[in-house]
Amino acid sequence: MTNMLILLRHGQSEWNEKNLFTGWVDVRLTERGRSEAARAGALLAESGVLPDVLHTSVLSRAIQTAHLALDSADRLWIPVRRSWRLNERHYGALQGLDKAETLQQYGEAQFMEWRRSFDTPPPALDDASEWSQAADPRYAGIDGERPRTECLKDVVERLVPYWEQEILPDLTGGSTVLVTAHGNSLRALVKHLEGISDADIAGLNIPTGMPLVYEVDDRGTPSGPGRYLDPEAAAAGAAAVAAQGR
Ligand SMILES: O=C(O)[C@H](O)COP(=O)(O)O
Repeated sequence: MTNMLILLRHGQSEWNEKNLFTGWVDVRLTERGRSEAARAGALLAESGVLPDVLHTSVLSRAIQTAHLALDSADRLWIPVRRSWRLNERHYGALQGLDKAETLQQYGEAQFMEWRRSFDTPPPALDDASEWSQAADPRYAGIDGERPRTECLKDVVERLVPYWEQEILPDLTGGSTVLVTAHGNSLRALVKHLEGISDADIAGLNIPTGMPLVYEVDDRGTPSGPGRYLDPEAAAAGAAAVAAQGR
């Protein structure tokens, strides 16, 4: 049996607009982000890919995106699961920094190593920083696992168990699953789904607000690469993400 999986990065956030490293900082959508999310839902409705269950991160921008998309698709009523395991990569001490200034200060090689290498995390964020989540009640139950920085490898390691234990059973149970998450948590999931190498994943950028659809078999293997419902807009959006900081 084939099962439908939809991956959706949140719409433009306030810090995407300001060009700041965000990670686990809980910023909201901009007006443009809200319309991207609503359009994503309209695309789902037009294509007849209607979610039966939603999995989101615990960050507001992904939750807002899901709500707006499901509203346009008239599916606000579906069951919802939320997990920190779908959160954006924790960007460590880069959280709150301007991407262009960081590029200028540290140079292209270091900037890209932090943004796109598979296994080099940025320096850890101090718990006393204003951008730390140390006192955030939503992470109270995961203290041993709450990161202070993460590379993409760390994200794969915390996300794949959630994929296997929580998302896959919904899919194989016959539900069309919508996952609303983030640029790097979705890069981690796409890497796992498509078997992309540690080196090649550096070249993959996920645009904001663009539904990416997979047909997945009962073992969780996709029938082919993901398909954007609006490929042209998705390519332009991915190019804009790749160019951030420049
Ligand atoms: O956390 C962030 O800053 C963005 O959501 C993703 O940023 P990146 O494309 O620079 O990794």
